[in-house]
Amino acid sequence: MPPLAVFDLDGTLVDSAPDIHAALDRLMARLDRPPFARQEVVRMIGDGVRVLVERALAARGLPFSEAALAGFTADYTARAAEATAPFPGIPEALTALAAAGWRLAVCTNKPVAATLALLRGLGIEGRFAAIGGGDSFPVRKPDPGHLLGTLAAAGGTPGRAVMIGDHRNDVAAAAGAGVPCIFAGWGYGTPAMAEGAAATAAAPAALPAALAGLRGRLGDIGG
Ligand SMILES: O=C(O)COP(=O)(O)O
Ligand SMILES: [Mg+2]
Repeated sequence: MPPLAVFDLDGTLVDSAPDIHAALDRLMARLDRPPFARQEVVRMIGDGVRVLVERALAARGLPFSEAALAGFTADYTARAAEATAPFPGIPEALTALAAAGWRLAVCTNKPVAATLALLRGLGIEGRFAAIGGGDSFPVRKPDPGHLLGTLAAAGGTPGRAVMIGDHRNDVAAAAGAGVPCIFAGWGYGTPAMAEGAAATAAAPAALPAALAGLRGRLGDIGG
């Protein structure tokens, strides 16, 4: 069975902040509120769409509403791949990992419909053996059940997997599942969020070597 590299999506595989930002600003425009700065939006990402919309509404003095959440989700899902692209070096890193024998999967708190729309829009959906979205399982990151469910769907096991993510939720889910985590230093997180990770990769180009370095620690994986 090949080892499995499980990737977070927002801030790890793709720079999705521009489309999340644009959709939040369209929501704010519908609610007669001013737009956000990119850094404000980046700080709101990582706990799924409900929490994202809660934070955005709260930042503008508005109470949470299911209608705002539904409106944001439909709009974002339809336009998730307009300004979003893989981080530089990600396509090459995925190709190198696959060539080195890694199977690839995605474990993201983004709802699965928007995740599939985005990955299809970018033409990279076919690279992943499984895609676990924020609503694919009863729990989501930081609950390890989200990672364990994604692992199982990809035909992997915790003893033969590595998680790569940019948020404390990724590190926590990996720790709970008994999976080593590489912190994506190019993403939306802060350096403090890397606490508990096995290593930090400064750029996607560092991933093949970082994962190769962990491979010897993974269960019964051969060369
Ligand atoms: O949807 C989010 O808030 C974050 O998504 P991620 O888990 O891919 O970083
Ligand atoms: Mg992320």
